[in-house]
Amino acid sequence: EKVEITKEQQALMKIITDAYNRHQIPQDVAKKLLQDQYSAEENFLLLTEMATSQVQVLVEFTKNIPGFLSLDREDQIALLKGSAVEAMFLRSAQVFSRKMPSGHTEVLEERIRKSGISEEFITPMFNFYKSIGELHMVQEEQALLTTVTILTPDRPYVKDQQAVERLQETMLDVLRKLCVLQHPQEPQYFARLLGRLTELRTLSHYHTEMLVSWRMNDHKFTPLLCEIWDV
Ligand SMILES: CC(C)c1onc(-c2c(Cl)cccc2Cl)c1COc1ccc2c(ccn2Cc2cccc(C(=O)O)c2)c1
Repeated sequence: EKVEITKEQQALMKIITDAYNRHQIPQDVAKKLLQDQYSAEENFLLLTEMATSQVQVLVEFTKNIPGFLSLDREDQIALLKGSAVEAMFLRSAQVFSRKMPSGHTEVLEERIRKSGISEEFITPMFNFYKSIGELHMVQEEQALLTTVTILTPDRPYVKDQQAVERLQETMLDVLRKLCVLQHPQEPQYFARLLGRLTELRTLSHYHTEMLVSWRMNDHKFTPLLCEIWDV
């Protein structure tokens, strides 16, 4: 049957996409990528600064998701803590696949590869970046996919899962229609997008191990990262 995005869904998509595009890492942080040294120590510090800035960007973005601030306050925190790593993997994947000014991408890749992350995590991480790049998502799809990830009902400590599920379903419906309209030749495109969310969960488990090994090598994180990642 003919797929049609309603007026309300159009408005919802605009709010989320504008919020997604409005919040970016401050240029001075992104610019630092090109300066400074390349030691594992220096790379770790730079990436820590970027992760901290990215969490602040994420919190601001989340506040713009219609309905999010009406959720139980503790559930809002549980959703943010539970989705931060996945949202940041998505964001960094999207930055790798298009946004960065040329030259930044290689530098960023270099710094991630040389920041004390073991090879067993680097490989799946860059495979993920490649698989996201191959999807050629439009910005509305990127913003909605991040929103769907944040609104995952079964995160630890979420009390009112139904309320989160209702919000997520609203977003999934818009994303499904958008995929059909944006990729008419690829009826499976929406399913492929959701398959990436499963890959994100695996990366999130790897990330927990990355944090443990950084801790064991006495790497310090910022207070905000300690709070959101319980390290
Ligand atoms: C604490 C730190 C060492 C860390 O722990 N895990 C990860 C970590 C890693 Cl190593 C990979 C993926 C996710 C996380 Cl949390 C990181 C580094 O985190 C980031 C965070 C953001 C990243 C990157 C890489 C790119 N971006 C996004 C980006 C860069 C430049 C501009 C913009 C923008 O929005 O304008 C966004 C790394």
